[in-house]
Amino acid sequence: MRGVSAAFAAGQLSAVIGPNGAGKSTLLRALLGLSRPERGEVQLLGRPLGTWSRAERSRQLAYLAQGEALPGDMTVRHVVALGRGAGQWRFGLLPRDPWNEADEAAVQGALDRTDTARFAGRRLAELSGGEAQRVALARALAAQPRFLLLDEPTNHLDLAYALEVMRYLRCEVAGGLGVVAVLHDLNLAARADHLVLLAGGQVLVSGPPETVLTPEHLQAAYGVRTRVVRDADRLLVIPEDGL
Ligand SMILES: Nc1ncnc2c1ncn2[C@@H]1O[C@H](COP(=O)(O)OP(=O)(O)OP(=O)(O)O)[C@@H](O)[C@H]1O
Repeated sequence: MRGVSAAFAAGQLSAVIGPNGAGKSTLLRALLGLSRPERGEVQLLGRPLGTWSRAERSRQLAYLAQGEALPGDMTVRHVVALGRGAGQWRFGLLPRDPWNEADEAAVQGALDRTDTARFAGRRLAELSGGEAQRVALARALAAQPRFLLLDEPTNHLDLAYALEVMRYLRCEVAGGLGVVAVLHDLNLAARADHLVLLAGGQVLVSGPPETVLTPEHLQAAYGVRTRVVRDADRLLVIPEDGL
């Protein structure tokens, strides 16, 4: 990636879009501090990311990776509770000890807001892909981060589940969370507040959907002719591919 400049605000739903290999996941990883840029700097709340301790950083930033494998033999409630342990579950550790009422409330809140409470006692392996994705979202929300970064959260989800995930994210954004989601579906991305269109490791354009989703920009990024139409209050991207 070269010369990338982008800003993401709390209380906003931002989407990073662009063709395969454009650098979307790389940007997300840099924002999370999982990879360090050779040049330039990532700042979190005006402070260089490198000056935040790991623990401080993980209280601010939660990450939902692409196709993350969650432990299938655990119950949904347990998996969500691990969200309070700042990622320790990866190493097979139990959630943070001592467990307190604030932890319990955060877990219950995340279960309720993702509509996963009703199967909280089931094992993850017994869920559909869409349900499991909602549990993954609940685990990230249980950490009560300021920003949630998601890599293709609607991948493999059917239309209803994809819209549902977007609806949950919308609710969290209304509550002040900053969401940065890598999305491939441009018609879902059209529902974001802010878009960053990457191509070839650079920001082609960023701004509100009306500014970014134009046939010219999409042709330049994807090499595909499109028609962009307004339907009620949202934009629709229609590929003009002759199929
Ligand atoms: N660890 C790495 N080392 C070297 N090159 C990498 C590494 N990870 C990714 N790349 C390369 O960087 C480019 C951007 O990859 P990235 O995964 O960020 O793209 P993306 O936009 O998320 O793509 P996709 O939509 O296919 O997931 C690609 O050309 C990829 O091959």
